[in-house]
Amino acid sequence: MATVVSHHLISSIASPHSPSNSKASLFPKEPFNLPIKFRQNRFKIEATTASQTPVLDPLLSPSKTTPHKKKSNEASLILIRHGESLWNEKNLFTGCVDVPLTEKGVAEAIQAGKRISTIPVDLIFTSSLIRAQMTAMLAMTQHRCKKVPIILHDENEKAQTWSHVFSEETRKQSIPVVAAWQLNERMYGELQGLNKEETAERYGTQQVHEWRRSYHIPPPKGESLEMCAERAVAYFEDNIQPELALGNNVLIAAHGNSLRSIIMYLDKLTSQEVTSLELSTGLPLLYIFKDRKFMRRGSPVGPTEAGVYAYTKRLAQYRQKLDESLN
Ligand SMILES: O=C(O)[C@@H](CO)OP(=O)(O)O
Repeated sequence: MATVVSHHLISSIASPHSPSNSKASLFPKEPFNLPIKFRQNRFKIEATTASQTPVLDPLLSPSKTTPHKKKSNEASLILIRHGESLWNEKNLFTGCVDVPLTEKGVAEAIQAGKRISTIPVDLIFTSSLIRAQMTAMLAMTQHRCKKVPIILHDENEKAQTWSHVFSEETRKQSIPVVAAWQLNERMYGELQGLNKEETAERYGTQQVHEWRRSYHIPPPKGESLEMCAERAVAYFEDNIQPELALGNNVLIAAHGNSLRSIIMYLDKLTSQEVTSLELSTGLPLLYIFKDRKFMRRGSPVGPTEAGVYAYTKRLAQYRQKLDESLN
């Protein structure tokens, strides 16, 4: 019988522990030392949006990217649902409405950051919504690596050019943050902005539960979890998993339902099992990606927790390096 994963289970597992060539020179060089796959993806985006002629940015050319060799056969993946938002507080369906964090949400994000402060992060993915971005940024203020998370702006050529970083040293002290709409919360359709309790009174608890937690049933004019998974999991497979395969440690700050769909994929949950998966705001969850498999490691309790570092030698070594850098 398959395991039913709920937030409680997760917690209990966790708690013990070219443009044309003439334009090419205007084009920014990579703002960071991005991992190969991501560079290639950016290259693809540039090639199709700016012009039909490929951009041959020297830093993106194959000869520059291929020498990147695999750093490790394992990588950490941290998932964080954003902290409490102003509409979580008011118990309103939020979906794709772009609402910021409450004060409590800010505190939750900082607390999440403390819990992951000695787990390596090389690359951050967030949704395009402010609550997820705030969460990632606030969490990273607590990280002992002290690197600066910087949002990459790929939306147009000017945005890339104007956000270029000119110091190699500064780049090394930065962590690229990729904001992707595909990681956004499921679109809640005509429920967005409605009170959850009042909606249950009006349409019945069972109906509202199905809209909220079933896999196949969409809320009126909104996305079902299945529809949300189609874009979120596809994005994960195409853009995030290849980074993990290269040994890059990734943090994803996203949403209750976009993360439920990703967890469903990582933990191979059935459409029935995912109905009982609940994620708390500001809860970090750690996975280790090794030998092309995801191993759930629960939620790191804090930087002083011994257990989490026992999961892998690599995590223990990373923490030791941080400790040594303090001495
Ligand atoms: O309102 C929303 O966007 C989501 C997350 O807060 O609600 P639910 O709890 O139904 O997944």
